[in-house]
Amino acid sequence: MDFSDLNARGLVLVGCGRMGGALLDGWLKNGLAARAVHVVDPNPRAELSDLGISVNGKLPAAPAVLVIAVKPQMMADVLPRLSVGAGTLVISVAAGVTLAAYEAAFPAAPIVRAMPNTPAAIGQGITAVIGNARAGEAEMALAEALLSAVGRVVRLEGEDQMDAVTALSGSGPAYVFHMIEAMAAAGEAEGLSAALALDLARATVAGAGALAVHEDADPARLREAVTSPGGTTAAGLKELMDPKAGLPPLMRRTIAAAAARGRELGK
Ligand SMILES: NC(=O)C1=CN([C@@H]2O[C@H](COP(=O)(O)OP(=O)(O)OC[C@H]3O[C@@H](n4cnc5c(N)ncnc54)[C@H](OP(=O)(O)O)[C@@H]3O)[C@@H](O)[C@H]2O)C=CC1
Ligand SMILES: O=C(O)[C@@H]1CCC=N1
Repeated sequence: MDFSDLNARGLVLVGCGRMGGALLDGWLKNGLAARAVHVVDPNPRAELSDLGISVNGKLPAAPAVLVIAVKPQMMADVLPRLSVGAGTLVISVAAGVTLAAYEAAFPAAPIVRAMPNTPAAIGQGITAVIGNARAGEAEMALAEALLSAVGRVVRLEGEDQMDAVTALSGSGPAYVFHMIEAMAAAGEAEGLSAALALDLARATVAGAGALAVHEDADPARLREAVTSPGGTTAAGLKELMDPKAGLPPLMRRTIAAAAARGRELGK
């Protein structure tokens, strides 16, 4: 992406923790100038100032972009302290908090709600975006270009999809990391050392994920290609795919609980 307008007018990042920090790392790697970045965070990473980023300093009156990456619970404290006009694109990555809440704080501004995920830290995130009425094609394109620096971007049809997206792809990396933990623990229970079990589980999830993207095939077909009739995989999948006690109902409950929490955070 061409960062020249951002480098001239500035980007303000409020909240530079795990998600804000991952996004910032991606943007800096892709051409955002450190001198154009203004971070607001009570406990900023030490290296931000060393890079030449302004930390908790005076903010530009009309930055090109204001990115909000604080926890939803902090929003009531944070939003009243910020002020931008029609010329600044506001992008928030917070779960749950609605466009209407940002519109109350920034009535003139174009606003985009975005839901990234932490693989953004290595350029492999996926981010869903939805804009308010003031976010026209130019602002949506700017948000998409910025977020494309850290992975793929999909545009949603309506804000009502955002809690489900958050529950699936925003929180999803944690489910996959837990699957690695659970596979490793099960391998250990079958007699493998902890180190070997973790190595095998991690490489298997990474390889299967890469194959799923590379082949772009129906994942059911990839599963079937592993499953020899009467073999070991079929025996394992009989447990995992059990419609009552297996992964499908468990994943249904998992994503429903996360989406319900998103809806609560938005109230
Ligand atoms: N982590 C994830 O995988 C994802 C997170 N998100 C969203 O990103 C947002 C941030 O989450 P995450 O990065 O995980 O959380 P973190 O706690 O890692 O980051 C939030 C940062 O905001 C700082 N902060 C606290 N109060 C203020 C304030 N008043 N002004 C400025 N900064 C402040 C925190 O500092 P301190 O730690 O000192 O309180 C922290 O550095 C959330 O809204 C979450 O919903 C979205 C997608 C994925
Ligand atoms: O757990 C959370 O609330 C945030 C949103 C998606 C991922 N982390």
